[in-house]
Amino acid sequence: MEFLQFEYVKVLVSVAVIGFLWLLISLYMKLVAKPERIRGMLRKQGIVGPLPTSWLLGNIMDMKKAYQNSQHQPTITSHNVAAAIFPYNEECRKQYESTMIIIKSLKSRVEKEGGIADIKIDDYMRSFSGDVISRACFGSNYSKGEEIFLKLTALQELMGKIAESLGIPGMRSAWKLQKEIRNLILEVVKERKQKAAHEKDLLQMIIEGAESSTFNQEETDQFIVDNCKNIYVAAFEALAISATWCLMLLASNQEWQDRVRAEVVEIYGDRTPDYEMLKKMKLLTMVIQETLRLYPPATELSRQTYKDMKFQDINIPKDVTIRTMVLFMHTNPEIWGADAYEFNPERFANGISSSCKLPYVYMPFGMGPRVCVGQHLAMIELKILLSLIVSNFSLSISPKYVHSPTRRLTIEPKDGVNLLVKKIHKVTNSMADSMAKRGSSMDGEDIVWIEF
Ligand code: HEM
Repeated sequence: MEFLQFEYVKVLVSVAVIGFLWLLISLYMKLVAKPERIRGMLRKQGIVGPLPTSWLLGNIMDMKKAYQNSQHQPTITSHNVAAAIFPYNEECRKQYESTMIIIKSLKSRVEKEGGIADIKIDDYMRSFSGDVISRACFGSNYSKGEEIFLKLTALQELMGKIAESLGIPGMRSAWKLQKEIRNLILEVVKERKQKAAHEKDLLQMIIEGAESSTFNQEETDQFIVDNCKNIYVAAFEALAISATWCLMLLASNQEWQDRVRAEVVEIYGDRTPDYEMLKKMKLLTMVIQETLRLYPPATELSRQTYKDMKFQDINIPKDVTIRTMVLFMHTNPEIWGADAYEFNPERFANGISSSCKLPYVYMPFGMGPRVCVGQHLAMIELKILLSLIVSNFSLSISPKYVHSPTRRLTIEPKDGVNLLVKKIHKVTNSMADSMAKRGSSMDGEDIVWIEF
């Protein structure tokens, strides 16, 4: 009997130990291993997210704290309910917005340097534009997209150097880079084809375009690689350079900087920008249009005749390249008036059609069947980026800046654009209004700032 009892207890203890171990393993699998596996999968696709602050509770306590803080608003200042109810998610959402990454990184740099920093802004603009187009082009695979864009930037720089020195020395590295870029692009394509083709990004459209053609495998690969590279030049470089020139012009024209800032404060208030708000940005649109007039990234557009052609009275034989000199047309005083070389966004106050004698010569995005397919995306990107920058910082030209536009793939500042970037303080809409009316340069403390 005693023996049976002992055996009974032994079985019970064994079951309890096994049960306890099973519980521990299940908890470990559920709370640690599985979330880590999921995080790993997402991380591989470039989705990093906030780091968990507790191994057991993840970010739950942070979420709770953010929620409690958001509940202590003394008065109704806004109807942004989503942000009040899900403050933590709102924070995360903002982190993922390419623009906010740039704003935060500029802010921390400015703070680190005591409130004003001398910053070469080109790389910030490239990083923004690369991030946006990587997402648009490569969808969930955008981290690989960024790798491709970085290699393409290196290739572009190398080709520039080779062209300058007319030499062979860099050719081997250029060839190696070309090969690496091709392999990276084709690797992404292979991964995409293995998965269900549910993505609706630019890469998917290019793949579908290639597959619906009569190309053989080699031609299909070449078509995809060439188009991805084309998007790099068209979307990545052109956008970054346009943003850089816009900021340079705003920094050297304080009056326009003030006016644009006042417009942003009036339209955004304390809300997150949306499409409707962006459409109302009249002054900012005029500034962008004027920047693209003076510094069109594509300074010339070329077409090649593929057969003998007649253009009005002129016979043009096959294989002739016709170059349309955009920059000359954009700055011809006979077309634009005596202030053709000056920065005067006011000329676009009544739209492009009233901006000059021959408005159809204004073609920063090209014209006709090959017009830029990304022009609306580009305008939206520029508006979001510039509006958030001018509403967070005051900009002026750094003594380091040397004005030396140069021709590479686009029209670029030879040694980049250095700006003095200063954090600005919060003021109300009415103060912004009066400052805009005053049209004065804003210095020191009396500057507009809206917090996003
Ligand atoms: C401010 C920024 C931009 C400027 C100034 C610009 C300008 C241009 C110009 C001048 C062309 C050539 C048109 C022609 O040959 O007639 C072009 C083509 C193109 N752009 Fe843009 N672009 C910009 C941004 C973008 C963006 C963000 C995208 C993203 C999708 C994009 C995609 C393209 C593509 C795919 C083409 C080739 C179209 C074709 O050959 O049919 N561009 N762009």
